[in-house]
Formats: sequence, C-alpha cells, structure tokens
Amino acid sequence: MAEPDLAPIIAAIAEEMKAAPDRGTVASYIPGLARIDPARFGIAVVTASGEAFTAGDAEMSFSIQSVSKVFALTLALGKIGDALWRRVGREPSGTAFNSIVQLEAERGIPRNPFINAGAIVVCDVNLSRARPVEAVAELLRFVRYLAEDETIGIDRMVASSEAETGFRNVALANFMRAYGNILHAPEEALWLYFNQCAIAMSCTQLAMSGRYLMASGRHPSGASVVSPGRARRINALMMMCGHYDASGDFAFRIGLPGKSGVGGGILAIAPGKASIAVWSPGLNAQGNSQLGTLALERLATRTGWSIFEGS
Ligand SMILES: NC(=O)CC[C@H](N)C(=O)O
Repeated sequence: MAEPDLAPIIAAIAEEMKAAPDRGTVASYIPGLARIDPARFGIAVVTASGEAFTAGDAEMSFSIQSVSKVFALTLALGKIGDALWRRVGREPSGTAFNSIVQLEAERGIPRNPFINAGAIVVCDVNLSRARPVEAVAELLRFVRYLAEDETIGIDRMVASSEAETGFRNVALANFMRAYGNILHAPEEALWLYFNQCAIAMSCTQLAMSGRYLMASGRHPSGASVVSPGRARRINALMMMCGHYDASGDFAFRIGLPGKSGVGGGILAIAPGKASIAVWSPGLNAQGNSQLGTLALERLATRTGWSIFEGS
C-alpha cells in the first residue's frame, strides 16, 4: 500500500472531531480530572521514518492515567522478565478496569497487567527494593528517555486527589496482599500507582514515547529498549486487554494495539508504521475516550493501517 498522505488526513479528523456531537463524559471520580474541558481534542502521529504530524490540541498536557501501565509493564519485564507471568495473567478480563470480581476465584492473580489490579502488582514489582519515590523517579526517567523530552512531569494535584479518593484501588491492593501477591506495604504500591497514573504528557510526547513499540523495541537512537519479541508481546497485550471490557470493540473498529486512560488519552501502535496518540477527555461507558476511539477508527480506515489490513 502507498504511503498515506498524513497531514490532510489528520487535519480533517481534527476538524471532524471539533463538530462531533457526542463527546462522552469527563471522568469525575478522580476530582483532579473533573475540571478538564470536554471540547479538547488532540492527535499526534510519529511515523517509522521519524516524521511527526499533529493537529488540534496536540501540545496540551493531560493526565495519561492508565496509558502509563504500558511503560510500567515494560520496566517490570526488564526487572524480572517472564517471572512476572506467575503473578499476573495475560488474558482479557471482560470486566471493568477497576473490577474486583475475578480476584477471589482466581486467588489474587489479576487477569492482565492493564486492569487496575494487574497494574498494582506491576507497581509492586517495580518497587523492587527501592523506596516509592525512587521507583516513580525511575519510571519518569524512562518515559523522558523514550520521548527524548526532559520536561515530562507528574501532576501532583491529580496524584493526591486520587490518593484521597481511590478506595477501590486500596481495596484491590489489600485483597491481593491477603493472597500474598503484593509483597510490599499496599500503601507503597498504591503511592507508586497513583503517581504513575498522574504523569502528564501531550499527544506529541506520548506518541514519541511509544516509538519503541512500532520499531521492534528500538529507540530512535538505535538502542534496544526491549527485544523485538518483547515488543511484539506488549503489543499483543495492548490489543487484547488495552481497553478493558471494550478491547474487543476496539480491535473490531480499529485493529491496532492500543492503551487507553481515563484522562482521555489513547496510545495506539501501527507496528512498523507509526506511533499514534489521541486525546479527548470525554469517555464512553467503558472509560475509554469517546472521540479518541472514533478518531483512531477514521485514521485506521483512511490509512489502511489496521494490522488486519483493509480500509
Ligand atoms: N482506566 C484508568 O485510566 C484508570 C486509572 C485510574 N488512576 C484508576 O485507578 O482508577
């Protein structure tokens, strides 16, 4: 297939999203997110050749929330490798991101690293023997390195507002602690989790951070972030589990590995072709960006980038 002409495609999608009538609902269960303007929409596409195309509010910073779970998983696999899969599964859950229902029958082993329970186990791994502040600093260094951007930081207001109200996550961490699948104090794993969710990035920064996943694990500097096999598997997990109980719908409509967050961001990967970030804060019923999903559907259709091919 010929190279798509990205600049007009992306500009048209941003224009269409401005006029979209159904923008979803901004997450309000985390007070720090409730104030975000639902009119926002941004998109950034970084291609394998290193060109970047942006439109809309692509430079505006937002809370990446659960998109951070991709970077945290990458770090955890670097620390303990496949031993991680003894503590976290790799099956889609078919349940909401913050669900506790499967954990009792499955003895404290979360279905996958992208639901909250799985991400909290990943945080427990990333604590290793470090203090939570050191572990969050390591993750921040990692995303800054991936994006080649030292300005990426954490929105402390979002982190502390979630720490004050994240009772379900507290319950998940304690429940898994009871099964011996959280090794540190639950408060420490949660502190890391709330801070990693509060990393703030723009679409451009997020698309830059995802480049290793489109490039068989390679950083643009030529360094290997992960092996090609590991990049392939992280992409597979994003495809199967990245949108919780809407992962099937996302695969059906878009056909790319993707990871969403309740801040309204989505990172999507077209392997070998592009790293894509979209952001629009209004969410659908499953907590994924309503317009972000629609924009990716149009992008996949107009570029033919779905891994299943076909427009
Ligand atoms: N889906 C999400 O982005 C959820 C992340 C959010 N910090 C939470 O734990 O509820």
